[in-house]
Amino acid sequence: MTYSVAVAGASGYAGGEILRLLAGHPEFDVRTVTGHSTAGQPLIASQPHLRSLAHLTLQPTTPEVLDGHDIVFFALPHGASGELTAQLTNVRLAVDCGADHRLTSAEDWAAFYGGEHHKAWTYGVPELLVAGAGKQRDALVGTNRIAAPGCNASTVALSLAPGIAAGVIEAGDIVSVLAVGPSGAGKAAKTHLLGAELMGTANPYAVGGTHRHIPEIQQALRGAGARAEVKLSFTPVLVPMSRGILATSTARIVPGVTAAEVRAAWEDAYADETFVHVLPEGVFPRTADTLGANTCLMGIAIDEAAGRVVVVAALDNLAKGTAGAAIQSANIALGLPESTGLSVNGVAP
Ligand SMILES: NC(=O)C1=CN([C@@H]2O[C@H](COP(=O)(O)OP(=O)(O)OC[C@H]3O[C@@H](n4cnc5c(N)ncnc54)[C@H](OP(=O)(O)O)[C@@H]3O)[C@@H](O)[C@H]2O)C=CC1
Ligand SMILES: CC(=O)N[C@@H](CCC(=O)OP(=O)(O)O)C(=O)O
Repeated sequence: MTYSVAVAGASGYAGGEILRLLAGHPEFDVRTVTGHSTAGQPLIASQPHLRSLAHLTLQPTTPEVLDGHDIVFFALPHGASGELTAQLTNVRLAVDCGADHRLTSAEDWAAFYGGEHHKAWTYGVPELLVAGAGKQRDALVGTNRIAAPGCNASTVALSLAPGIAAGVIEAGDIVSVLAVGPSGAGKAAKTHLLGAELMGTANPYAVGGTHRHIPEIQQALRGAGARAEVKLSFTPVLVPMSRGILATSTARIVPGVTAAEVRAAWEDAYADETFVHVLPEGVFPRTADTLGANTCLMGIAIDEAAGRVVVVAALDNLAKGTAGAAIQSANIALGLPESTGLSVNGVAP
């Protein structure tokens, strides 16, 4: 069966990556693309790398344009999709790459985003462990509304869920520091992201517990079975690479748990996964190895002296971090093979 697809926000980075991946998807046929300030222009003016879609023109992002497609992917700024998706009456599957439908807590939404809180949709991280319910992919089967994850949030949640679920690390003392590429901030780049200020330097931002992905990670780790309040110190650092996230997360190991038990928690959690891999002992990932791929690579070390596990995870924020997660989750929702249209291979060098 072929599904008709619309991509809203197709002129942006996330929308462009959805389109790039969908070009290799045999069951999803992109019929409509929309923009905001670029509506009326050829898609290729915004996405010159997408030559196979040169025939498409950006339509305005309205319910009338989007309704009636089997699947709509939303890649709009926060706050734009909540209202719009509520007006759709005839869309079998909506996948939101923005944050509008990620958080179950209205208090968290008010504290970190503000504006109207919308109902949470099924979270689009299939490999995430869920206490008493296997993995998040089980919840995705048959759903018609998917909230794709924040890219930093899914990297950190995938990094820590195995230890939380197995009860081998403490939820109350987690520290995550991330090197992130500026494409995560979108095409509407802020002045501090411009080349002259980004090249040759590392820029910390949202320091001190203010980043919007903190409640999303806490929600995911509670779902994985955290036995205590999830306390997370989270610090992202912009570095001069266009794509990629390298997240280093550490957590205190529960007293009495052995190094072998800690490592086994991660290896068992992801042993059967196609897109999340635990690397051999002593090997740690590089962002470069995940570029363009729907792959999250993870290296685990036990810091015996500090009594902590160290998890280093890499993924491409636009691929596995957003567009790949959205498509993988859509495949599951529709009963297609999970990896349809997605590759584990990156682009190198
Ligand atoms: N970049 C990333 O790595 C990730 C992004 N996301 C999320 O995906 C969404 C899109 O992000 P990204 O692609 O990076 O952002 P971009 O700034 O690159 O693209 C934004 C898109 O939304 C359109 N747009 C802008 N304002 C409005 C509006 N008021 N109403 C409707 N459409 C509008 C833009 O259209 P036009 O260009 O025509 O003005 C453009 O198509 C965001 O919610 C983001 O948080 C999630 C995970 C990772
Ligand atoms: C470099 C940069 O700014 N990155 C973004 C990642 C955004 C993302 O993952 O998406 P959502 O905004 O949809 O949550 C950030 O840290 O907020």
